[in-house]
Amino acid sequence: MSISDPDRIVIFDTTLRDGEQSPGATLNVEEKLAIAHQLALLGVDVIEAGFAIASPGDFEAVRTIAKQVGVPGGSIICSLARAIREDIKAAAEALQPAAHPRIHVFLSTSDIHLKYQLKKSRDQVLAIAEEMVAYAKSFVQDVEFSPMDASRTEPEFLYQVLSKTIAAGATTINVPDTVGICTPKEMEKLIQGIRKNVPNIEQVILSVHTQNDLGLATANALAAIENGVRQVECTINGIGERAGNAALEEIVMALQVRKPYYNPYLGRPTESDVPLVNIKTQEIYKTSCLVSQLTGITVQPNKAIVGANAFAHESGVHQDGVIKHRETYEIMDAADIGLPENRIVLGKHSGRNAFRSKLQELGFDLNEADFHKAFIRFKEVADKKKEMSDWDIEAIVRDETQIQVESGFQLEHVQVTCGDCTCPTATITIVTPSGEILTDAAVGTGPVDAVYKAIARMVQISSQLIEFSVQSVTEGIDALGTVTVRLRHQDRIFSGQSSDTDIVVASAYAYINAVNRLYRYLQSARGNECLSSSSKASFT
Ligand SMILES: CC(=O)SCCNC(=O)CCNC(=O)[C@H](O)C(C)(C)COP(=O)(O)OP(=O)(O)OC[C@H]1O[C@@H](n2cnc3c(N)ncnc32)[C@H](O)[C@@H]1OP(=O)(O)O
Ligand SMILES: CC(C)C(=O)C(=O)O
Ligand SMILES: [Mg+2]
Repeated sequence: MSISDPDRIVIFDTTLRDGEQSPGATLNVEEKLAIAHQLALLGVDVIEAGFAIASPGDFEAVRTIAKQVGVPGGSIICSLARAIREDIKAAAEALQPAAHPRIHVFLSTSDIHLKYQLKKSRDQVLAIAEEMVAYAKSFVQDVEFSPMDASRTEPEFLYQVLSKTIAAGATTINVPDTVGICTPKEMEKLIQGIRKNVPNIEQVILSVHTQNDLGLATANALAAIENGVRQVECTINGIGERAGNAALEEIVMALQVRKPYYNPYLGRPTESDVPLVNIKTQEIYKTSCLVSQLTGITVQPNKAIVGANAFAHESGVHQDGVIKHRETYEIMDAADIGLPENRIVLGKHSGRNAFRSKLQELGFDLNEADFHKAFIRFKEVADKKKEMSDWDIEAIVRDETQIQVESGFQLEHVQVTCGDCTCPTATITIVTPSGEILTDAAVGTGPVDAVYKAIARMVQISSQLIEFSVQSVTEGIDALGTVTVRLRHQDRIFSGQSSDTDIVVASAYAYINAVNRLYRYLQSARGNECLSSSSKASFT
């Protein structure tokens, strides 16, 4: 498809120009070149590589991209220029190596800009616009003109400027909603007004450039398409001046997902299969990551299409639906934007079906009783943790399905006080094998030591703590910690393990597990009577 084909939408990417105007996003020549190569792979029609007059670095970036990315048959390479001869000359020079160069001349047309910024009359602006478009045309065939702040420009004056700049040689007329003030209905009116009142408008490609100050940039770009616009200006991840620009990925995926809806606006039958854009959507995610990494502007998790949560499902009802049939809650396939797969995020809102499916994926084959125990525990832990990783799940399953001592001590409550100006104290309640409820408190060198002293005093089984270790099995501050305890009794070793987000609690359970193994051994070795008379607590 050629760019002059009115049957499709031209994607003009301005990540390297308007996108770079995001505070703090400055890119060097190598970084811009890397992004430009990726944009070419993505298949954008026009790469606005920079603003050549802005700095020697930007001049160099435009020139390098023109040379290395602007190959015959490849993307058009564009530079921005004010309606000033020096700007246009610099743009032309920088673009000189490009096979398909475009100069993008802009000049404000709204009264507020004319009065306060340019300090020029409408007649002066009209004359400058015409003259500078003609000047740009003396360097390149492909000239784009933007009446800056078009959406706040008096319509009759806007029509006049556009008519004159087309006559002067502009090949694309871009209508900027520079301050992002338009609503989609107003955008519709603006475009319809231009198409009706600019007599030569059909000679050029009509374009929009929508800023996102009210969060309406994508909606406005799509409204413009519905009204005959055939080029949209956008950026990867929606970055750009102030609140940014329309996001390329949102426009492209809206056109793809809602193709039957948009087809008639491009004069095609609803069911037409011909692509509406030239974009290889499978490159979207990779491009988004590269831009985020090089500009340092992170993508918000709930960002449409490329946010970390865009293909993640957290709640049980949704997870159940997606597991049964993906399209119950997904309007596009993660693979379409280059993501390997969607994500089922296990958390407090997950249900049994999602949990079972995760266990199968992790290779666990639990019987119903173990599954039930593991699920109950999963919910308890999920209440404390934001997200449950595979490691969390594995730790829970190991913990809940380990061979439990049937008769033994049960831990009821663990409470500790500690800090830099208090003596670490633990208050513990346990239930003994005979059903007696005991509570005791102890102080120790730290909270775990205090917990172990209190438990040892109540269980009254002599043993020596020979190993205590804590391992963070998952990542992050809310990670699950697994505590392993080994106790020596005479010449035998008894171990216990437990995992929890609270390592003091995990320590208490791990200790009780080890004690119960020892208790069961003593029970079978000596019989119950012998056990109760001979055991005496000793804790090291
Ligand atoms: C909506 C947009 O995104 S527009 C693009 C904005 N992008 C940028 O500005 C990024 C790069 N900019 C720059 O590096 C600098 O601003 C430069 C090199 C372009 C100009 O720098 P300076 O010459 O120091 O001018 P400065 O930025 O202070 O002021 C802008 C001048 O350009 C004039 N101007 C603004 N837009 C235009 C235009 N489209 N055509 C002609 N003149 C313009 C202003 O009236 C002002 O002129 P004045 O100095 O006579 O008052
Ligand atoms: C240069 C123009 C197109 C621009 O970025 C704007 O008006 O927002
Ligand atoms: Mg802009």
